[in-house]
Amino acid sequence: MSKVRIYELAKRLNMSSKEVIELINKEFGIEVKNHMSVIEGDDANIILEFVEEIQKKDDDASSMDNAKSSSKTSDEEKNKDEDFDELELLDDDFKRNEKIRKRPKSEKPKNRFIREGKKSEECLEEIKLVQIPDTIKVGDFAERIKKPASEIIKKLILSGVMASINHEITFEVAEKIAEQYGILLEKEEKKDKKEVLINDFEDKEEDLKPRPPVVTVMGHVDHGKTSLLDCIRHSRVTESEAGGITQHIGAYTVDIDDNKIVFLDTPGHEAFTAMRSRGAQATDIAVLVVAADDGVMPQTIEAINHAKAAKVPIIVAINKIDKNGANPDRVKQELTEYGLIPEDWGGDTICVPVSAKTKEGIDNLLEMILLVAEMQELKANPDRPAKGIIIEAKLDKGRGPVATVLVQKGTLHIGDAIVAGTAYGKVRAMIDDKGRKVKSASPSIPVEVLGLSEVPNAGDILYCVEDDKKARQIAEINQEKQRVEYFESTSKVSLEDLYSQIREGKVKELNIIVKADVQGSVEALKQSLEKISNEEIRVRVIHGGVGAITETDVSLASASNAIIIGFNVRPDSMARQAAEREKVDIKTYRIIYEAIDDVTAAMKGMLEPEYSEVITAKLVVRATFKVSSVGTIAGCYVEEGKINRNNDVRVIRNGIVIYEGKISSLKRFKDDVREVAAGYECGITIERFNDIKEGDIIEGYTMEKVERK
Ligand SMILES: Nc1nc2c(ncn2[C@@H]2O[C@H](COP(=O)(O)OP(=O)(O)OP(=O)(O)O)[C@@H](O)[C@H]2O)c(=O)[nH]1
Repeated sequence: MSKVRIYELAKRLNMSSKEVIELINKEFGIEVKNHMSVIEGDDANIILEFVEEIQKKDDDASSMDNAKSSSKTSDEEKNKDEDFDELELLDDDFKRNEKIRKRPKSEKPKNRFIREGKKSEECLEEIKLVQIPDTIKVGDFAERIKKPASEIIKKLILSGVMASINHEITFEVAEKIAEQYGILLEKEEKKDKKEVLINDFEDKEEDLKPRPPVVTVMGHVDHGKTSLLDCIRHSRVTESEAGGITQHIGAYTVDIDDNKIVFLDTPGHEAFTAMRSRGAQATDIAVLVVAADDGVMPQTIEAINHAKAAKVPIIVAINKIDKNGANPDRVKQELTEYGLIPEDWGGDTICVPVSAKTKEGIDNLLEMILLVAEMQELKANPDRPAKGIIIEAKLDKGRGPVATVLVQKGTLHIGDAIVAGTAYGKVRAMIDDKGRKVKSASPSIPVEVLGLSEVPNAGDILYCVEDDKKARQIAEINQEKQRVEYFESTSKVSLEDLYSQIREGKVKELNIIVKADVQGSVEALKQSLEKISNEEIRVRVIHGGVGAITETDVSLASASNAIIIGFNVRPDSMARQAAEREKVDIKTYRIIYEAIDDVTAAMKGMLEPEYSEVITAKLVVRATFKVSSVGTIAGCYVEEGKINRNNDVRVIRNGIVIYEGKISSLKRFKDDVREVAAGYECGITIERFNDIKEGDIIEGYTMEKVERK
């Protein structure tokens, strides 16, 4: 074991014992009594290494004395060997550093408080806590722990790390040095690299200025959305601009006296779902178009639920009031069933009777939009780097990637370095909704932007950053993130892992979309499901409707982190693909209480069924043949997958399941076959089922065991 006496050190350093005692107290925090005191173990090792380092430096400093010192060194070496024969000295720096590096953790020199045997409570008072990042420059580290950099460098050298003031050291290395000062280090919370590059700061209240409202028009098919938008657009465009109005950029601005309103021209639900699933919100106000002669219809309800889920105020435009059968009061009455109580009936929903045909009520509708906008106090800071949202984007043959951007904060200028998702570049040109080239775009103003490296996605956030290099770096980070998200499952809720998500505090509300074959079942499911809320989790049916599960249902589920429960209905292929892509959990049932039981069990982490259905094939019935001995044969075309003789099958008509059972025969021409792949025709008969019709869909499936999380 290493051992050294104070007077021996004094001799080597050519110092007095008193000076040595002071030095080792200051440098290493070791207190010794007098020149006869002995230092042992790791402490001795460290001090000897320190002494050697000082001697080496002294040697280097005086090149004149080189010859002399080398002869002296050999003499001293001899003396040293005699003086320190008990010490395990190593021959050269390399070996010494190796030894330090390899020293097991348990042997590391303890900090001075522990070494001196102070009680832990006393230590706590003296120990300082300093935060540093994963890696830090020596100079910055010295500054943070308020010690001279030269001292840190010396200590680093002693612990085998050759570093200058600008070298980066790891947290672990810094921790060892800090320990010697009785300082505890803590890792600084990591800031997302992207956040650092983007610098999306909160604006000060005094920098905010009013901005125009952004409106989305939604409603049931044929209720007049397009007519209403066209009517507003044409009636508000001046003659000089008339040539430009054919320009379609996905959004446009209308001027009302000194005010502007921006209308999004994308399909209403997309404006909500696609964008909201990316955490972005483009719309401030939803205008719900309801035809006065038709009333509230399934897509009207869907639109209400979308707007409600996005917490966007709704203005109802009761359209087609010029028509004979128009009955605005009936519309109002129906709206109350969905929580929209008209103002004139004591509620707070503004309802405006309009006609897109005669233009009656249009000015009133625009005024109401401005009124609601005013109440919302829509504001943004125009004097900061721009942040916007991609409304739509396409690849134009002549112009390359073209993106319609709705600026949300700041002002976008020609020449700005920008990034949106994985696309980046410089704003080469900007064109407004009237087809005019513009140099800048302020908050709420939609513009077409040219100059991006690729076509971004609708809903991607566009940031203006310092320079092209940063824009590219962020795009690369986004690309990596996209890749990781693709491979890792997202945190979307599913019945299977609901319990663990509740436990981890990730889910406080279970959002459900209910689709069923008849309205009665939708209501029954809705009520029963909402009743099973408990203290930990609230069950909320955010949308219910009749008919097959569609892609729109999946996008709403994805945007609202909901699961979809289908009762006697199935997802169509587009919905299934979307659900797979967006990782939305769809569960289908044929018995109501099974759905309730499953959700109840999932909430308690006791989900019973350990089998999950895997769809193997989708067949379309192209013709039917009645054969008295076997019943009805369905002549089918396999559209997707592969149908196997042993698969279970279900017959679907207009999105509704009408029968589930087994295949009794599967033939190609006259031969019995085991399976038929996509792209081929086949003949199928189903056990105990003859009511098959042309146009029906036959779905093949198997039940596979799933691992519970
Ligand atoms: N009489 C009358 N007809 C209208 C009015 N508004 C729209 N229509 C007619 O209703 C039909 C449907 O109008 P659209 O504007 O295409 O309806 P939409 O909601 O955009 O329909 P989709 O785009 O298919 O969802 C058209 O024939 C219009 O001419 C109105 O105020 N009065």
